[in-house]
Amino acid sequence: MAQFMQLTEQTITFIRPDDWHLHLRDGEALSAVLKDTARQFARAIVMPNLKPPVTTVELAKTYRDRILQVMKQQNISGFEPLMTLYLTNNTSIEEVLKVADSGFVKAFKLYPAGATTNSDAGVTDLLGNCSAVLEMMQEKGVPLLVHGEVTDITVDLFDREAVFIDRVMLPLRKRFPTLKVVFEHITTKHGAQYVRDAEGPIGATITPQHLLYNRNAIFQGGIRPHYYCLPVLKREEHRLALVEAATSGNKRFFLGTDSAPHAKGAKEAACGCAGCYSALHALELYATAFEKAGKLDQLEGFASLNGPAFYGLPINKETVTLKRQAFTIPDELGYADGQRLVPLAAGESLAWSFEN
Ligand SMILES: NC(=O)N[C@@H](CC(=O)O)C(=O)O
Ligand SMILES: [Zn+2]
Ligand SMILES: [Zn+2]
Repeated sequence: MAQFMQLTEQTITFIRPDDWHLHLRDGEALSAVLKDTARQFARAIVMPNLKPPVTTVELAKTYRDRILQVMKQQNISGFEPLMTLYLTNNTSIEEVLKVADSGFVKAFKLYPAGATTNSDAGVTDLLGNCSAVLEMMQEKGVPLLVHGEVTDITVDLFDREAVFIDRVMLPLRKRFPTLKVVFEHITTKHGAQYVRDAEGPIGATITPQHLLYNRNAIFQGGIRPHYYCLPVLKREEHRLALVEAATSGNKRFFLGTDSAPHAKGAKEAACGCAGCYSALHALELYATAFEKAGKLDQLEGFASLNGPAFYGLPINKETVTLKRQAFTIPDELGYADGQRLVPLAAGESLAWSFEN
């Protein structure tokens, strides 16, 4: 499976990875976080849940230009943002054709209305409102990226992914069997099993927090908002199923950090925002999870090969190296408007350090 990977006691060298699920935000926040992702990853699928959301190729182009502008200002090179459009009840077939022609917009993102951060403009009834658009996406080979949780408030928060499979994923994929679908940030054994066993073109991203932690992490000695993201961390049996999936060598599973920065004050609040910031140390976190599972040899496939294969893109040419050297995660980082940003697992020490 590995194409290049070189593993020694002290180093891991492998093809430069890509992040297939990332929130870069905009404005000063974008300026604060972009360098972290660009340091480790060659490309990233940039999520469109800005305010207002990125719903057209034209808006994606101007957002991409702002990202490229920050790269220029900060002397960042060797990073390519891959854009996505936010699917709404009003997305037109023409927009799908524009995406297919654009070259730089790679997918549509489905946010069930109200499911997560900035998802108010999301879809209320996928097959009822978007069938013609989905038909054209299937025909043109444009992938649908899915935040897979139902928003029905009568469904327990911890069950919303499993229920989404039955209520949305199965009917969607039955109706559009050759539509490329990515089940984003899976968090349960149900999600992992579904993606492993389903027919047709499907993949899934897995975040570092869902590989490293179970839901106890949110309540360890008190409430810990920096471990709160959506879909929320689940029981240990689910974490184990995700580790098994990510390290199995199955090409359907690939790296997507879902790094989702929110200012410290917006997380440490009476109604705190969902999202973990992992762009700073994503590879160190993933290496820790893979090493704990005794599967470091599977890291390259998950991080660097399976995603490009799914998206039909070339694998990267350069390599990256992690060194066995303790890395203490900073307590805080700078963020927008003089605010602070608390990274995932702040203050903890990891065994691996990113080199270049
Ligand atoms: N994952 C999160 O908890 N938050 C993401 C949105 C998302 O990916 O659902 C965000 O944009 O903050
Ligand atoms: Zn999401
Ligand atoms: Zn996300």
